Order: sequence, then C-alpha cells, then structure tokens
Amino acid sequence: MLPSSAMCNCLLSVAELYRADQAAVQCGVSSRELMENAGAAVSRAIFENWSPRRTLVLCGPGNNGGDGYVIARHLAAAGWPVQVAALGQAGKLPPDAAWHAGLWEGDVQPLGEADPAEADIVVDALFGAGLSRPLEGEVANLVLRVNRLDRPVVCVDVPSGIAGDSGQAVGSVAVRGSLTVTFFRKKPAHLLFPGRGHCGKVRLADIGIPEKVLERFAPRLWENGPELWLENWPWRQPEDHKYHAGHTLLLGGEAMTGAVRLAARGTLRIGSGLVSIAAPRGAGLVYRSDSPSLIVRDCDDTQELRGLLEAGRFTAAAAGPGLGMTPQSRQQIEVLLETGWPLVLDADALTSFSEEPRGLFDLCSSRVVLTPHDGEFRRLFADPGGSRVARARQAAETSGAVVLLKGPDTVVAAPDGRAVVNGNAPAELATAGSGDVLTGMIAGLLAQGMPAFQAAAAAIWVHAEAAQSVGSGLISEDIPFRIPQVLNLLRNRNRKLTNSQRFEEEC
Ligand SMILES: NC(=O)C1=CN([C@@H]2O[C@H](COP(=O)(O)OP(=O)(O)OC[C@H]3O[C@@H](n4cnc5c(N)ncnc54)[C@H](O)[C@@H]3O)[C@@H](O)[C@H]2O)[C@@H](O)CC1
Ligand SMILES: [K+]
Repeated sequence: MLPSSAMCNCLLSVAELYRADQAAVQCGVSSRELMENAGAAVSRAIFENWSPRRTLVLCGPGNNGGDGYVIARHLAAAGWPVQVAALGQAGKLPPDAAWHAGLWEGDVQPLGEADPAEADIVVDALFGAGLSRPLEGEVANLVLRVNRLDRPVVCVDVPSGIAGDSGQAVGSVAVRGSLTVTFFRKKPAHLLFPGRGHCGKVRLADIGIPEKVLERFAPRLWENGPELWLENWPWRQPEDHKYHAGHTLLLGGEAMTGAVRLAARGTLRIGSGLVSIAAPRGAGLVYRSDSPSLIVRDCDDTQELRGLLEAGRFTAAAAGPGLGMTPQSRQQIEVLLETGWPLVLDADALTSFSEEPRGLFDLCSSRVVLTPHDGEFRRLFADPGGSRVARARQAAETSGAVVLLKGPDTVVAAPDGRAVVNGNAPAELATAGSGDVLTGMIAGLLAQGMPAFQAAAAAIWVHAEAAQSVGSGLISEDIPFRIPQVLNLLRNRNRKLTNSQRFEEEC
C-alpha cells in the first residue's frame, strides 16, 4: 500500500479531471468560478515571470479558450497591452467560456489575422483537455509561426496539440511552451515526453477544487517522489548489525567487469549490509581488486551458483550488467529466479530471453524487477503501443514482475496496475554505466526488505537526485558517491515528517 500523502502526487487522466471538475461543482464550487480561478492562476504565473509587455492571447473554441479570456482580462486590468485572437465564433462557445468572453472588453481578432511577431509573449489557450484531432489549417500555421519566433509562450493546462493522457503529439504540430500552468493535479503529458518537452516549466495551480473529490477516485498513477516510499525507507536503527541490512548477491561476467563493479557501488551506498559478487574465476582478480567492502565468490557454473545460494543467506540478487549472453548465463538467471527471492534483471539478463520471453515470465513474480531500456523492452515484450505508462503497465501484467521502463521519463509499473512516472532525471544521466548503478541500487533496497515497486521507484528517484547534484561532467562513478548526500537530506525530511505526524497524533 502507498501512504495517504501519496494523493498529493497522483496524476489524473483527462477523463478523471473532467470528473473532478464535476465533483467540485457538486460540492458547491461553480464551473464559472473554476474558470475564473484557472485564468487568474495563469495570470499570476505570468506576473511572477515577466514584466508588462505586448501579449497575444490565442483563444480556442472550448473552455481552454474561456481561460484565455479570463487571462486577457486580468493582464489588461494590470495595465498590460493585450491582443486577443480567437478560433471560431463567439456565439458557439460553451456557456462558461461565453460568460468570460462576454467580460472581455477589448477587441477580438479572427485567429487567421493574428500576428505573433507583434507580440512579446504568447498565451496558448487554444486547446486543453478537449483536443480531439490534429491541429490543421490556420491553427496549425499559426502554431508553426509561434514556435519559429522563439518568444516566451505560456500554455494553459497543456500545450495545444499534445494529448493530455499520453504526452504524444496528436498530429505533426504542437505548441512549444516556456511555461505551462495546469490545474488541481498534473496530467501524464506533463511528465511524459514528448509532451514534457513542449511544456517548458510546469506549474500546478489550486483552482478551488476541494481535495475531498479525490476520495471518489482510486488513483493508480503518480509522479514519483519521496511521499510514495519514504515511510518505508529501511533506515538503520541503533541496535542493527550488518545482517539486519540484507545481503545482496550480484552476478558478475567475465569480460565486462566494470558494469557489476558500478552496480556494487550503488548497492553498498544504498545501504545493503553486505554485498557479494559471484564471478567466473578468470575475472576474480579484477573484482577482488575493486572495493575492499565487497565479498567476491568464485562461480563458474550453475552448480557452483546453487552451492553459493544454499550457503549464502542472501536476501536479494541482481543479474544482467556485463553478464554476457551464453547458455550458461541464462541458466544461472533461471537458477536465481527459481529461488523466489527479490531480484533485479537488467541488460543481458533480459536480452538472453528475447527469443523466448515466456521462459522468463513463467518464472517471474511481483518480487522481481525488470529494468529494460526501450530497445530491450521491444525485444522482450510484444509492444502494445500507446503511452509509456500503458506499455509499462501491459508489460508488468504480462510478465507478473515490476517493470521499470528506462528513459528520461522512466516509468515503473507493478503487475497490479500501479505506476509512477519519474520526473527528476537530468540529461547527464545519459552516460555509460548509469543503468548499472541503478540496478545495484534497486537490488540493495530489495535486500533491505523494501517491496519491489517501492524499491524501484525509490532507487530511480535517488539515482536521479544524486546525478543532479553533480550536473555537467557527470560520470557513472559519481552517482554512488552522491547517494549519502541525498539520503541524509531524505533522513532529515523523514524526521520532520515523523515529528509532525507525532504532533498531529498527540493533538
Ligand atoms: N470546469 C471545467 O471543466 C474547467 C475547465 N477548464 C479548462 O477547460 C479545458 C477543457 O475544456 P474543453 O473540454 O472545452 O476542451 P478544449 O477547450 O480543449 O477544446 C474543446 C473544443 O475544441 C474542439 N477541438 C478539439 N480539437 C480540435 C482541433 N484539433 N481543431 C479544432 N477544434 C478542435 C472540440 O470540438 C471542442 O469544441 C481545460 O483544459 C481547462 O483549460 C478550466 O477552466 C478549469 C475548469
Ligand atoms: K493550451
């Protein structure tokens, strides 16, 4: 189960947002008022980011356009020079949008006559949740001109042309924004690429929808963050010894030894009490001359692996980075899977099964985490298409394992349908070995008893945060070094959380 604080992070689909709006109306907040609040929130974001300047507000034929008229009114009231250009006839606007259009006292140009070159900032209130087909004709031409001009563009709710649920462009044209202001809860498009790239900065605004409307939903999708897993973090307790903090086994290969050595650093730094590498004798010296904190065990075949597993008191394992793809290595993975332990499979461990994925899925359980990047994902799963969330969910259901689909917008999905999208990864993580470190981190959390879905979500967040603290010039070895810094910040945050919870309970 995820803690109740996780409600703050939930992502709502477009359909769920419409339902939230309706529920708010049933709670006594009028839809006109919601629109007023939405437009006012966007105006505040504009005031905070820019000084008065010539503004072109592009209004669409629906309620997104209605927000645009509210924004135009607020900017003009503050003395900004504002031009409104609208698509379609005012008489055909839906009722709330028509009401707010009626309060706009300035001119309204037909969209085809708008000249974005004469504006210093553009507000995109063309389409939001109701986008139902590709942008075409004069709208598409105008959006292309706006994108080419490279002016600041503020998008209302979602950049026009981007589907709120998938983050995909509905056609070939979509607004490229500098800032997107959205309402109540983010939608998947604010985190999933390419939508995320079109949003610019994303700002979430309270528009008066009562939090209690969320009681009507059972959210299954969240933006990843400590609220989802910090309560279950396996902090060391004063009386603990190393065996309380788990023993992780990493399967090492013969040739590409760097991968598991990187993974091992991640495993150690994330807190696994002991970390052992089982590796072929031929590479033993390389592994033994790495970190003195590691235990290295000789292991040339499945029989030796079985012997190790019986004697080792391991609490989790990981395999794949640098493993190679021989019949032997595949058998070793099967031996690991047969233990039923918490397990992470990455890289070669996944590709070993690409000819016959069923052989892998039949041995998986929800204690197993599969961490494919897009290529490995395509080799393993008959790609169902759709958004990255839909694809990861489908893969988790098919395999019965937790699936972490790597990318700039990594998605973690559990077989029961829960999913998170990660939003804090810096571009610098696109570097050799960063995935190996991640594999080791997930395994280290599994070894300490964290449930697989939370372990995968926590590891990807800490991994990205550690990388962010380095920034440009990052190499994968840096990530484990930065983990303590991130963990100490999390620990302080957890103490504050626990103290305030205790205070609330005492009151
Ligand atoms: N009570 C509410 O529902 C609230 C809605 N708000 C705003 O309302 C938006 C949703 O409003 P709507 O449902 O009216 O949806 P939109 O304003 O996104 O647009 C719907 C209209 O656009 C047309 N359309 C869709 N795609 C088109 C295309 N490619 N070319 C031409 N026309 C196209 C549709 O036929 C429909 O007439 C949200 O994104 C948000 O900005 C906010 O005001 C907050 C409150
Ligand atoms: K928009």
